[in-house]
Amino acid sequence: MINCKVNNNFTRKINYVKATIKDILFGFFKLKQSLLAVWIGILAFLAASGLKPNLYYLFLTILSLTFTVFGSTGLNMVLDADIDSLMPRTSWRPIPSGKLGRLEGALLSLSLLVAGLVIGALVNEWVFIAGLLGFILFVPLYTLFLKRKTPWSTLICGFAGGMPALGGWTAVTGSPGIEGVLLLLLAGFWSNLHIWSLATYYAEDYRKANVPMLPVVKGEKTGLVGALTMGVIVGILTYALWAVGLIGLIGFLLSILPLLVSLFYIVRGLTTGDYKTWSYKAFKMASIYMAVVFLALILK
Ligand code: HEM
Ligand SMILES: CC(C)=CCC/C(C)=C/CC/C(C)=C/COP(=O)(O)OP(=O)(O)O
Repeated sequence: MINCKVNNNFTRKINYVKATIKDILFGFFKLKQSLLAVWIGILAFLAASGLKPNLYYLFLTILSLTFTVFGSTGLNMVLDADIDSLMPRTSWRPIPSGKLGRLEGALLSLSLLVAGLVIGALVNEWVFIAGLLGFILFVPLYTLFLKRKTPWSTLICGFAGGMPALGGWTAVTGSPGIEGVLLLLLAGFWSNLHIWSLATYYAEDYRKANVPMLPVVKGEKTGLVGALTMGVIVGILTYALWAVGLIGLIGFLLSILPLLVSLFYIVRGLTTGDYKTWSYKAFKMASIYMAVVFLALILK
């Protein structure tokens, strides 16, 4: 009987620890978002090395990107806990739900960030600069300042999302060049297609938390028009990747397809007035585009 109780307590504790780790990975470090950011950095590295990577530097670059992105994301969570506690989409996250303290979260994230930047500097100065710029755009500029003030916050800070690509590329080449800049621009403009379609879907949430995202301040229709504009720019940049030879014809066709579908969904939203349904579909399709276009870099 006593044995049974001890076993039950043990199982309950193990399950609690498992759930907490899962919440920290998905809710504090935004695993899906962070892994996509690291993924595009890895693919940029592989493409720049012509698929003949120096494994030691690849390993260091992956560590640097992972730690820098996770550390910056964690600091964003620490600073945004008040906003997150007001939105149904985010109130379950570890800090608002009380599973992780702000101080613990801050110390863990800061350690990761510093480790990521130091490892980046071991690769070369550009990996360090890309990581540092990613952090500055994401945490002090976006999270602390612009996110609460202006609907245009994501226009500048979306470029944080391009920094892992720049880091991965320059880890091999030692300087950005036209290709590195194109990858940075692509991810930067894509971030706005991504967030303006998502924020149109979650407009009610953002309204509750008083976050001035574009669809909240200017209305859902403008949110989708903004996403459409960004999507067209992303299309032009995808063509530019093909024109400079970064991707081949097959890669161009494979990646332009999900982008066109995403834009079609946005147009459907605008013409039917059912912004919510179509903006979410557009958001999902835009994520597929992002994963595929970077895969296309190594498909040549
Ligand atoms: C201005 C920049 C960005 C903003 C404001 C933004 C915002 C968001 C938000 C609010 C979510 C929903 C999170 C949730 O599930 O609660 C999200 C999800 C996501 N983000 Fe971003 N993001 C940005 C840039 C990026 C970048 C640069 C990447 C990757 C390269 C990225 C990849 C993702 C992925 C993969 C998801 C999960 C999608 C899903 O659940 O299907 N985001 N983003
Ligand atoms: C090198 C480096 C540090 C790169 C960063 C790459 C990256 C993942 C950028 C995302 C930037 C961003 C503004 C996310 C949204 O936060 P949010 O607070 O609007 O999202 P939320 O509402 O879900 O909390």
